[in-house]
Amino acid sequence: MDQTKLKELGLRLFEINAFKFGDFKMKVGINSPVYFDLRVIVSYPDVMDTLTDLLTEYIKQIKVDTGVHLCGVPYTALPLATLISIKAKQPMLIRRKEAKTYGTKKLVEGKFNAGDKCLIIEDVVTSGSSILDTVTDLRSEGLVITDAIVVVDREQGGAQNTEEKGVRMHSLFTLSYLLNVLLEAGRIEEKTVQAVAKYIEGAQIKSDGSFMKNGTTVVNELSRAGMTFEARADLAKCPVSKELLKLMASKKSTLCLAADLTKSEDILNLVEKVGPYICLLKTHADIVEDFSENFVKSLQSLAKKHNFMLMEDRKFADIGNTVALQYSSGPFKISSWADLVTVHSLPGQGVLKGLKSVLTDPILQRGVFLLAEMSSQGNLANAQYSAATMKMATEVDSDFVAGVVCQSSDLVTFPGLLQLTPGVKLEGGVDDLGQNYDSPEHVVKEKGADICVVGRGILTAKNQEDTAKKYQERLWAAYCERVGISE
Ligand SMILES: O=c1ccn([C@@H]2O[C@H](COP(=O)(O)O)[C@@H](O)[C@H]2O)c(=O)[nH]1
Repeated sequence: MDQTKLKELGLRLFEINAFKFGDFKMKVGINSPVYFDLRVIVSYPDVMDTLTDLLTEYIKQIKVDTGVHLCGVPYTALPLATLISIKAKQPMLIRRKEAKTYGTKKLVEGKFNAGDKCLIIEDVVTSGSSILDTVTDLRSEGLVITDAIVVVDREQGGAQNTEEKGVRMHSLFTLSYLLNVLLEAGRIEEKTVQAVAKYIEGAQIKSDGSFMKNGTTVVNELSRAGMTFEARADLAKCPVSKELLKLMASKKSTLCLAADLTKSEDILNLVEKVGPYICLLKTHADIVEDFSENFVKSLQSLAKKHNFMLMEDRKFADIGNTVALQYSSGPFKISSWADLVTVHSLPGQGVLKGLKSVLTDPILQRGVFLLAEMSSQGNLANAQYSAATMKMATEVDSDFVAGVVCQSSDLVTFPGLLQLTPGVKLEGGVDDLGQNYDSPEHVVKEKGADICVVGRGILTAKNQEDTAKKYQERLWAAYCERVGISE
């Protein structure tokens, strides 16, 4: 087996988010720090090609008796079995998930005779129950099953469970092998490997879904809200979120100032005062009456002096071509100075592609925050819209998405993504135009915010500097309490 090719494929699977770290609810009811989603590979013909090449070679190499037929476990392994069948010139069978209720009422499609041997193909194995479901149906038709080829064995008991039912499992990758590949390539840290290993050791599962060891309690140490910013920086895929997470940890600040003032001088004076307490300065360039290149330069030098990042809250929401122009051109030339921008997910993936298309200078590292929810009363972002936004944030262009603007603690599960939450005021409440506010503690501990946006809570304060300091301290204390560290 070509180990270089195997390792390259492992890295590519990580790159396309076919496997990821975070907090994922599993079929057996527990939360896992690692998740494989091989359904995405159908969108990457290069991955499909390499994977089926390697699987075909692996089948030859392990000298398993392949029998007459191949059968993929529905659904993810179906295209894999199809491609292997073509490469290996071995006929295929399809097992239906549900028997047809009309016509032939068949469970297994394809030509076969009772007594024929069939090799099972599966994508990811946890307990092995999906393989065994397929085996039961094939055996009920008289087919003989002794072996299964799988892409990834999560090492949670699948091999033992299938062996007990007379099926030997052969895996191209084990979870440990993949973790090692990522570690060697510097994509993850040793502590991530340890957190996953600890989980796997505790979460050994029988084929009926129960734990092998009685009284098992499984702890997921890679749950976003319980992790420190330093640990999360190791997992971030977007370079800007990596930097921002480190900045927040070193500066002990999760405060974003919404500088919603209309004169550049007022903004600069305010930022000079509150700069030491913020990790991010959020602007609305189109409300600044005297916006100029000099204003941008002054903002940039303040950002350098006080160590914070700049985010233009432009909320891009148009087709790719238009947002590309809005980002790079016009009076604001946002892409030349804003480390981050906000983007509505409404137009679909094209909005990210359009923004990314203007970033020709590799030195300028840029990122976006996607809006999944809003803080205003009666906003139209429902659960389906928010879930689709999260899919957009994590599936493609994940090197460009630094975080998500939202109000709920359960949306952002990937620890490398930041949750930015507006609607924060010391005293909570609602404004005359329907803006909802919660206290700093509530927003961090109940709503799961990493970065909290405060505008008028500071802008209208008598002493803006002291107030910004108060927000920074209360937000930081709430974060420390959330992750269980001392301030
Ligand atoms: O859902 C959202 C998204 C963005 N914002 C922006 O945050 C600030 C909040 O200002 P306050 O004065 O603290 O209300 C403002 O710039 C909004 O454009 C938001 O409020 N809600």
